[in-house]
Amino acid sequence: MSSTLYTSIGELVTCDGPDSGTLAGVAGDGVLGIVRNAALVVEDGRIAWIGTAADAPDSDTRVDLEGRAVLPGFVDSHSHLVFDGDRAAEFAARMTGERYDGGGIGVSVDATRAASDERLRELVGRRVAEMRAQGTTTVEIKSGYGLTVEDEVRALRIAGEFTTETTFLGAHVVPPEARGDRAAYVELVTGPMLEACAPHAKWADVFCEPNSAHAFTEDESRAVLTAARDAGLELRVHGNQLGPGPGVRLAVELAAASVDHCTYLSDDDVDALVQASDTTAATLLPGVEFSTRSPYPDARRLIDAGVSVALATDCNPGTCYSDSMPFVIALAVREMGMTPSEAVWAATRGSARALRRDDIGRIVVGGPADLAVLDAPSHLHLAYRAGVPIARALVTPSGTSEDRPQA
Ligand SMILES: N=CN[C@@H](CCC(=O)O)C(=O)O
Ligand SMILES: [Zn+2]
Repeated sequence: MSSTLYTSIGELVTCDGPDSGTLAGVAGDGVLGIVRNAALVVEDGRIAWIGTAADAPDSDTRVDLEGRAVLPGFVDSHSHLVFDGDRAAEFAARMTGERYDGGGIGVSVDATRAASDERLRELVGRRVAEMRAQGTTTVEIKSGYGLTVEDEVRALRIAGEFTTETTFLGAHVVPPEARGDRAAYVELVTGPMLEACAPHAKWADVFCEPNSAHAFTEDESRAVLTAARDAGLELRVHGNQLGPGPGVRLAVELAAASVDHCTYLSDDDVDALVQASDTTAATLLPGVEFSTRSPYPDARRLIDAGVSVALATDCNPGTCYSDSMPFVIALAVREMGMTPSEAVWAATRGSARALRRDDIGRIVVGGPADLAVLDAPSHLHLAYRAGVPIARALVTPSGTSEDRPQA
C-alpha cells in the first residue's frame, strides 16, 4: 500500500475540532477545527495521518501544497441533476419581476421524457464534473422530472451511476396529464411508482407547498412520505419555499433528515426545528433566492436558536441552475448573515448531517480522503473572492496505478 504526504498546507480545515459537532453556541472559527502549517497522509483513499508539517512522517510520495488551504470536500445535499431542456427565459422573466410558482417544472418534464438515456447520462456527468471542479465530493441527486413509473425509475438508475445519495421525487409536481385527478396521481406515487423506484433510491422527498397549485398539500405530502417510509426509504422535504406552510412541521413530525428551503418560517416552525435539531436539519438554498429574486431565509435566526443548519445548491433548471457550493457559501455570508466559518461548516459537516453521514464533511483519520483544495491561503477566500474559481476537489491516489495526485 503506498502513501502520499500532502504538506505545506497553510490552513487545514478539519471540521473535526472539539467544537465542530454543531454550530450552536460556537463563535468564531471554533467549528472549523483548523490546523495551521499542516500536513496529512493519504493511504488507499483514506486519511492515515493529520498533524503539523513539522511532525509529518515519511511517505512514498510527497505533494507540496505551497500554503494552500485544504477543507473537507463540499457535500451538496440537495440537487436535481437529471434533466434536459432550457429555462433561461423563465429566469430572465423573473429578473424583471415575474414570480416563481413551480409551473415551469412541466417544461423540464417534457424535455427530460424526450431525452435518451445516453443524453441524460452525459448531462448528469457533465454537471457532476462541474461540481467536482468546484470542490464538491458528495452530491445527492433527486428524480422528479420524469413523473411516470418508467421515467422516474430511469432518472434514479442514472443518478445511481454517480452517487449513492439518490432521492425519489415522484411527488415533485402533479404532471399535466394528471391535473384532472390529483388523488389518482398521489395513488400512483404511493403505489406502483414507489414500488418500482424504492430499489433505486435511498431517500424520498416531496414538494410540500400550499402556495403553489402545482405542488402537494399537507395531506398529500403526508401520504407520500409515510408510504415511502413504510417502503424503507428515509425522508426529506421541500418546505416553506414560497410562503408559510406545513412543510417544516411535517418534516419534524415524520423525523425527516432535512427540510429544505425554509424561506418562510413562523416562530413555531423554528421551535420545532430546535426541538428536532438532532434529527432534522434545515437546509438553506440561497442560490434559489438569488435566481428567483426572493427574500433570503433568516439563517442568523436559525443558528442563534440552535437549529442544525446545512447549505446546498439545489441545482435545477428552474430555481437555481448553479452547481457551485462556493457561490452558495458567498451568498450565505453576504446575504444571510452567516459568518464564513458557519457557512463553510454548513456546506461540509452540516450538509453531511443532513444526509445522516458521519464519514464525510470532516477530515478525520480513517475517513475517506474526500478533500477540497483552494488556490488561496484560507477558507475566508471562498466568500472574499466570490466568482473566482479557487476551489477544486483534490484528486488523491485511490491505490490504483492510473491515479496520479494532481494538486
Ligand atoms: N421547488 C421545487 N423544486 C425545485 C425547483 C424545480 C424547478 O423549478 O424545475 C426547487 O427545489 O426549487
Ligand atoms: Zn429542490
